[in-house]
Amino acid sequence: MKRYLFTTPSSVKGTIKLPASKSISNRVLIINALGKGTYPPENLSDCDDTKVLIQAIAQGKQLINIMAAGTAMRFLTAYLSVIPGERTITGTERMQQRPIQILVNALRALNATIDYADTEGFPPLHIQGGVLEGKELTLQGNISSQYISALLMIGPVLKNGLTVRLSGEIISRPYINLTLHLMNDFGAEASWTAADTIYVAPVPYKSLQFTVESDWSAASYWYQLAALAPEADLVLTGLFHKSYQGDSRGAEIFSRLGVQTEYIPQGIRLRKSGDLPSRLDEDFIDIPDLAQTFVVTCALLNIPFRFTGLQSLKIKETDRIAALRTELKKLGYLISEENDSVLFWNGERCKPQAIPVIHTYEDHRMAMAFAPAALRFPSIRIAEPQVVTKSYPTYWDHLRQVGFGIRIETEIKFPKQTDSSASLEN
Ligand SMILES: O=C(O)C1=C[C@@H](OP(=O)(O)O)[C@@H](O)[C@H](O)C1
Ligand SMILES: C=C(OP(=O)(O)O)C(=O)O
Repeated sequence: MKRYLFTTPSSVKGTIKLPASKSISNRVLIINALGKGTYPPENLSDCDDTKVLIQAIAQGKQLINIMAAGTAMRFLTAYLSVIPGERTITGTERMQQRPIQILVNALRALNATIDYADTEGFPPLHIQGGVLEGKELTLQGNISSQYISALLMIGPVLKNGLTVRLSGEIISRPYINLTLHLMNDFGAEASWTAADTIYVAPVPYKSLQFTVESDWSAASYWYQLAALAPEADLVLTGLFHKSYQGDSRGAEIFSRLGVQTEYIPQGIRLRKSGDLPSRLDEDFIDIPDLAQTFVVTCALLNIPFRFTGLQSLKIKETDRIAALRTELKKLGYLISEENDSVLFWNGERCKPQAIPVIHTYEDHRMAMAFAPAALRFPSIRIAEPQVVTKSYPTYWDHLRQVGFGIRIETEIKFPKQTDSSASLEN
């Protein structure tokens, strides 16, 4: 097992060229492919989840391995249903445990031919693509918005357009709105017609020169570093105030945790204000990808919290609710869970481990949300740090850039907590 340990700077300063938004990259790729766009999108993310989608679309192979990319899996399932040809799409072991039945049922209701290759309700899928006509559909909005975005994006190529009615609570709504914004930018006509209903007209996509903005979810780890470091002055490039990305709301929440955002021509500048609240209560139903950032930040700042709207966390890269509780316990924080959808902490502590090894569970956000903890826990190790390539391949390089030293440690056989061989990487 590979793991990283760190030396940390007393002040986090520098200009960081964030990765491009993976959510925007993956939508623009699908829209462009459906619209037979003449301009290649610019500044696409170079993360794994975007690379696999680029390959899948460009290579048109019969067997597609989408690895761990949830959006790519869901978006391609809808896309391949309207592209002639027979294909099988699979992914990592975890991907084969992430549900897809709601999307498959909706596509089948549009007459798509999709079969489960292994377990009913889960990838891998056999898809026979063809011409679909489109009609009115009802599907659950409370499991993953990615099913809805996937369907919406094929709406413009369906002969009769598409009406999607959502039942139950609508989770991750900003991601649905991101899809609609981008579709409309590319010439489609798609909008909410009621609080629970979206209509997509059978109006084709147009080609558009498009540059992908930076990733607000990735920005959250820099806010976290600013919040935890004694001093900070960071410029994050390529972010805008009026972003389509729902995770831009992180800026406002961090302003309550003592990190202020200034919008400047090249992006944003983060500085510390020093004021901290006595507790933080927040609903994450719209911003699930920021949950790990705020859970770790609040615990380490000793700010009790109650975070609701976390019901989608169990079916992401790992069960993030369980992973957060297990790993924060190693640092001495006892986080509680309620109804699979709430995490709260009233300050309960236990003895921290002397050498906490944080497991990342093939989840990039576990690695990125726990690495800043090195500022408060110098002995912390992050296991399998390469997981960050899912969304932010240069994360570790960027930490080095602001003064973190990173050593690689390779665990030897039958280790005790202290048995390790360390080599200096930087
Ligand atoms: O559409 C998207 O780009 C995403 C939607 C969200 O998923 P859910 O809708 O499953 O919550 C989010 O967690 C994921 O990282 C990206
Ligand atoms: C949940 C995520 O990704 P996906 O669902 O696309 O695998 C994420 O990036 O946090």
